[in-house]
Amino acid sequence: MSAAEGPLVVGVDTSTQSTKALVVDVATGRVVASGQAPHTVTSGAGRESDPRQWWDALTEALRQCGEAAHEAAAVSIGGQQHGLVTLDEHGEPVRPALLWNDVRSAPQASRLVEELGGAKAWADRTGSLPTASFTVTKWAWLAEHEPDAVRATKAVRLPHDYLTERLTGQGTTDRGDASGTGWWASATEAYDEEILAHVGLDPALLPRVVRSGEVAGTVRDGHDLPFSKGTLVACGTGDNAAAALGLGVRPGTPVMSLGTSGTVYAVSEHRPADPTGTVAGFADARGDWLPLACTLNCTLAVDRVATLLGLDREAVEPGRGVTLLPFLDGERTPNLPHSSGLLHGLRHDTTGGQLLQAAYDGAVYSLLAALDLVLDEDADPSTPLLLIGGGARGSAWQQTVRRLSGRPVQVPEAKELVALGAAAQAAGLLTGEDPAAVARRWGTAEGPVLDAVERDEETLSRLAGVLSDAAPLLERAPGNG
Ligand SMILES: Nc1ncnc2c1ncn2[C@@H]1O[C@H](COP(=O)(O)OP(=O)(O)O)[C@@H](O)[C@H]1O
Ligand SMILES: O=C(CO)[C@@H](O)[C@H](O)COP(=O)(O)O
Repeated sequence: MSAAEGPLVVGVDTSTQSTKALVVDVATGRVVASGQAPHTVTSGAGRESDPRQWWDALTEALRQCGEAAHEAAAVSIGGQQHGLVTLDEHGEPVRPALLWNDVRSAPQASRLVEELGGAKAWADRTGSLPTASFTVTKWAWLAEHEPDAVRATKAVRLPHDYLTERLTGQGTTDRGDASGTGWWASATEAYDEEILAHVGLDPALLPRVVRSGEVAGTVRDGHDLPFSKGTLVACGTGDNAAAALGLGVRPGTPVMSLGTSGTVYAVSEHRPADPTGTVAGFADARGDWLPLACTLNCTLAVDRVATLLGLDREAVEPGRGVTLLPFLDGERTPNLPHSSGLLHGLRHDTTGGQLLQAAYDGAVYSLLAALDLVLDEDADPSTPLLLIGGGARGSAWQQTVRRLSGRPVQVPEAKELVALGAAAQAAGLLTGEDPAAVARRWGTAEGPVLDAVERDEETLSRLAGVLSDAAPLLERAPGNG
């Protein structure tokens, strides 16, 4: 491997299933070294992870990067959004983090919407209608179910904040990830003291929101990571905002990410405020906005269906008539937190491959239903949809998105767009460039374009029909007559 041309930076993606680290050459965008280590997430009623595992995974991922990580001049961390990390006076977790896909706080979400002025008021104020994914609903759930944990909490952080703070010793966050809490007002770009007071959270427990381009801190002494003391640390951001940076997208280009979560989003200069709650009005990591729709059931749900059928994930077969809504974890888009998977249209001649294809269709449908809503009205429909995340590597995912969207689909060759976005943010600290411009200079979005095919309207309307007809079933938990 040839020597780097420019300084090196480290970009990290601490996502739901694993932490990935890249060492990147600032001059060329070449990935000089990489590492990855898994996390565990609880199953059953909730979805929780021990934040200390994220730190251990970061240590391991950086160890795999070898010598190159030692040379990094700056580092930045992107991470799964929304997770509630509660720390005691020593900075130790009071309890495991409640993750974005934990739906136990659905009753608190509905209650908060009602108590604070209704859907439109929330959208106008915070840009979003809080669902069970939002941090504010998790805090309200904790206050109700574990008041001792709330009393012991001396700092509240998001997943990427937790790791950044362990690097720098300072409690910081950024506008992108703050916008997914439900207690950050997008209208004023500040913490919303009324919402915080309503849920009994002291603003002093929250991190400082660092501006884009500002240094969050420097690496402190006394840990086992391969960074030198004084290495610059950027503010980091939520994983979707980081991927938007990593692709260098401009308004009008839609992105679909297929990972543990499915997301569809675009950068916009207009502050979103969707009172239906389909689109979350997130901020991006620069100074624009990131209207986004997110599903809870994506690659893991489809892989689970493949496993149940005893099929490889690519063993799909075309077929009409069978519909599978893969809501194995409940769902967020549409907002059906208590729902479960639903199968309709099964016949004697339905094959396993057709059932598997139906699972892909069901997972992609909800994301595509939100596609036009995240794009500005004047967006050009012939602009390719950028397909990223682990699922984007799979042919069945690519072909399903292509058929159900009717759009050209571009699959960037770069694999870890979240970590690359974090690396671009770290690079921006060194060069003074806009991180999105850094990513464009690196050519991170480049990759083959699959031409548009005719949109499969029949499948789309069948899915819409089943979703609507099955509404009463999907609104309640299985077995809860
Ligand atoms: N070649 C592939 N084809 C289809 N799916 C894949 C492939 N490789 C990985 N995946 C899926 O990608 C998922 C991980 O994606 P990733 O974006 O890394 O997730 P996250 O960031 O949520 O942890 C896994 O659940 C796996 O099902
Ligand atoms: O909740 C959201 C977005 O609002 C999710 O997209 C999380 O940010 C988790 O991301 P992955 O682990 O699937 O990348």
